[in-house]
Amino acid sequence: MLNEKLKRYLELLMEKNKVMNLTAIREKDEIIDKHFYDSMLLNDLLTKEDKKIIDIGTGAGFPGLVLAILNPDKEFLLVDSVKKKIDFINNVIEDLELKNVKTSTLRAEELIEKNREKFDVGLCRGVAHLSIILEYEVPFLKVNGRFLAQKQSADEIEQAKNALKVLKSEVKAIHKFNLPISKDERVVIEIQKKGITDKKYPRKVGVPKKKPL
Ligand SMILES: C[S@@+](CC[C@H](N)C(=O)[O-])C[C@H]1O[C@@H](n2cnc3c(N)ncnc32)[C@H](O)[C@@H]1O
Repeated sequence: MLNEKLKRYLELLMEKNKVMNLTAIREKDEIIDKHFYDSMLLNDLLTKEDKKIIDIGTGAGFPGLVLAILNPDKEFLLVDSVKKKIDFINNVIEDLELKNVKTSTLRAEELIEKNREKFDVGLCRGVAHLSIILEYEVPFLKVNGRFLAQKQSADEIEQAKNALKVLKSEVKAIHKFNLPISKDERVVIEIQKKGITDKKYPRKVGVPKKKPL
């Protein structure tokens, strides 16, 4: 079930999607299942101690904006290099009068400069292979902070072993879910940062994607 604020966000998303490609999914129940419920799966994995959360490549706000609406006591930074998407998110923030959300149009590799080791939790859905997004996310996390990576399966872990090692991080748990409507399988890979990240990561804009660790 969506609360009133989430329903309003859905309405604004469907309205904007008529004039701008925010999501390829157009049918209302499918948007609820694959965007809203999929984001809400993460809510049980957040703890009282998690105060600062970053979502890199948030697009139209998934999962970060959904979780920000559900957790007004936590601070969220929603990041996407496409300005039009962040403009939409800023409109939702204003419409819903959200006080706990900030946004940025910088790429993760640029934003890191003033935000190193500052966040308790990192989020990233649908952006790239695990080995790439680890390099985007881990430098932002405090030591012992967690990256909750949403994936369709845990298969990418094998190829991300070197990235995990270089970024001093470990897979702590693999959480399996089924979406409530479609029953599609989803996996959240819970990764914990174990030591301070070498300042050379993330590498310059575009390098993590071109040459994954
Ligand atoms: C396929 S969309 C996924 C959006 C959303 N997380 C979702 O699951 O619906 C990926 C987004 O990541 C953004 N992105 C990719 N690499 C990025 C980077 N290095 N820094 C910031 N944003 C990035 C893109 O602009 C794009 O909007």
